[in-house]
Amino acid sequence: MKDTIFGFIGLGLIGGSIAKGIKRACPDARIMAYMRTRAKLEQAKADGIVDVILDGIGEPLRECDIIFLCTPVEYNAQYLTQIRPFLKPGALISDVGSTKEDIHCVVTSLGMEDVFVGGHPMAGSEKTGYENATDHLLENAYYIVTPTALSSGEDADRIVTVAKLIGSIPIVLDYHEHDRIVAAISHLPHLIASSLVNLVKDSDTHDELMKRLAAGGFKDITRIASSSPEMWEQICMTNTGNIIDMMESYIASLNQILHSLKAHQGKDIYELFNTSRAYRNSISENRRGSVTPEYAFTVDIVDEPGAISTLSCILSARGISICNIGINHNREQGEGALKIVFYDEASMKQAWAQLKKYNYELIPKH
Ligand SMILES: NC(=O)C1=CN([C@@H]2O[C@H](COP(=O)(O)OP(=O)(O)OC[C@H]3O[C@@H](n4cnc5c(N)ncnc54)[C@H](O)[C@@H]3O)[C@@H](O)[C@H]2O)C=CC1
Ligand SMILES: O=C(O)C(=O)Cc1ccc(O)cc1
Repeated sequence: MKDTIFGFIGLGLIGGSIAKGIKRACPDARIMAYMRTRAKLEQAKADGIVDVILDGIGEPLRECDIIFLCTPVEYNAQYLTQIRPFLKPGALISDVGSTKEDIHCVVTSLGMEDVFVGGHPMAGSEKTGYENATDHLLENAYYIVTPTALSSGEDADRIVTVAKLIGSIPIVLDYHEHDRIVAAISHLPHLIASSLVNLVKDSDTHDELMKRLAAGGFKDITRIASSSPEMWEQICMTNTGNIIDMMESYIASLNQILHSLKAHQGKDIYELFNTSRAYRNSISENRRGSVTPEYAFTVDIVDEPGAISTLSCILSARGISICNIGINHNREQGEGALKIVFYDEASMKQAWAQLKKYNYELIPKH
């Protein structure tokens, strides 16, 4: 990959993270990029991530071996026609869009099936923009690869190789299957989170007590309601059929719950929570994904000034880097619960051993 020239159309959260991941693993790789906000491209050049700033779709793209489309999904599909005249022989186009059937249909209708392999990194966040991109955002996350009917094995392997290079776990999937799956695990949850937030907004008291008192559970399941409206409109408009099917099943299950509540059927409600708890507990947290970062534990610290700095001194003195640290505001783990996230498993284990020596009470993350 060190001689590969990469092109990026869109260099936001995901494009920026892939570009940073490539540069981390392969500093000699050359990266060209275009996006709407010139200032951010200049920042990426100053960071040493982008080698060549593109002013638009044109001649310089002819140098690229792999071009990643990393804008909202409908724009990605629109870029295919514009890029086509500037593809050098052997060049490959990929994308990172959250829906795949739409872009695959456009690829087929343009006769570009031999130069396209789709992709979808299954991680990210509600944040947007190059400024939130990191070289490890997609580490340890599944990266779905969707070849076309005419993709060569070598071309699919090129995207698999990039996914591995940035630390992701590639999985090759049929694009129809991909869209059905993500409707259930990503698209419907985003719609539920946003509609729930709006329900609370519309039901709140005049002095916004609901907003003030909203605690851990509400915040946990609604973080993604802060996602980009532009991006999510396009996702929902390109996977409508699958989302409608899932939403209809979901409404039926809500109606079932409503019925149990009205009939005062405690046993049904118990079963609802019991079944969901067993399934949710069986979902591995050991991967970066949509829920929370992976290598973390909670420390029960005394709630007094200096407690956090003492703890971070202990870790930094051993050269252990902290990826993120924060007070657990939902207090589900008691007063002064401090969640610490590490970059890797080794750092987490080292930190655990170190803090145990100092008799801290540690709570593992399940
Ligand atoms: N946000 C997430 O967690 C994930 C997003 N995706 C997919 O990645 C793609 C990009 O999403 P993010 O990086 O999150 O969004 P973002 O908003 O952080 O970045 C989008 C980038 O595209 C550029 N852009 C937007 N419209 C453009 C246009 N018409 N022409 C040129 N550049 C344009 C923006 O300037 C920005 O650089 C989307 O297709 C999304 O479905 C995939 C996995 C996770
Ligand atoms: O923020 C989160 O938890 C996400 O769910 C991020 C995300 C958004 C879109 C995707 O296609 C994949 C992942």
